[in-house]
Amino acid sequence: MSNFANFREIGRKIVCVGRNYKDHALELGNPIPKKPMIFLKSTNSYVAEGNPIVIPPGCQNLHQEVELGVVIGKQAKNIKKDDWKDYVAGYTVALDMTARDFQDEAKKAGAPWFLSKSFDTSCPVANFIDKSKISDPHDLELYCLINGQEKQREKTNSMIFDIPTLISYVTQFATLEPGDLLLTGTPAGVCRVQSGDTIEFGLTGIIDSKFFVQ
Ligand SMILES: CC(=O)CC(=O)C(=O)O
Ligand SMILES: [Mg+2]
Repeated sequence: MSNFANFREIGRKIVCVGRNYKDHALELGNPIPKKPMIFLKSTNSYVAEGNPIVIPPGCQNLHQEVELGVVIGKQAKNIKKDDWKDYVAGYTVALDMTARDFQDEAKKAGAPWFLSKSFDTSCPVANFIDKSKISDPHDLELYCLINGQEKQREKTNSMIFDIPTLISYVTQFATLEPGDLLLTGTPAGVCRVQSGDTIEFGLTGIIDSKFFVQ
């Protein structure tokens, strides 16, 4: 398995889970899902620390969504829940940046979320953390501050669908490849970010990351 020292190896494809924290589903007036809700961000959405987040043209309501990322280490197809750990190389933390106004418009029209979720720089990703450094990924704390003000803080054990369920579910439909990033959904506290804002986020006591909105 690669150690993914080079960030470009991560995020080969970015598979995202939506509405995986009850309080976040409720804060946006969305139903609690009965099965995982999956969408994709393209590779061009990936951005590493030191590079800005660029607001897509016409967007008036860009939101941050801090999420635990699972980095896949081995090709995975039809994986049984009990075997999930064999397919994980490690973890990271990322922002699923969302043009909420574009998404609201798409939801009303029954149209795809591509422009709201997959514009360039819509996936700021922190460094890779080898799985040996994290004994239980369901016992981590996500946090996110905007301009020093806390907006999101939640334990990963609040996920509706845990990581074994997500890997097992997704790989029934689509093969996961080494370097693919599985974003596991955001907790409550998403809000509008604007040009000039600083977004600090991470996993408490494990990793911190900082990005600027251009
Ligand atoms: C409503 C959303 O944008 C779903 C999503 O991405 C999430 O993390 O939840
Ligand atoms: Mg999200």
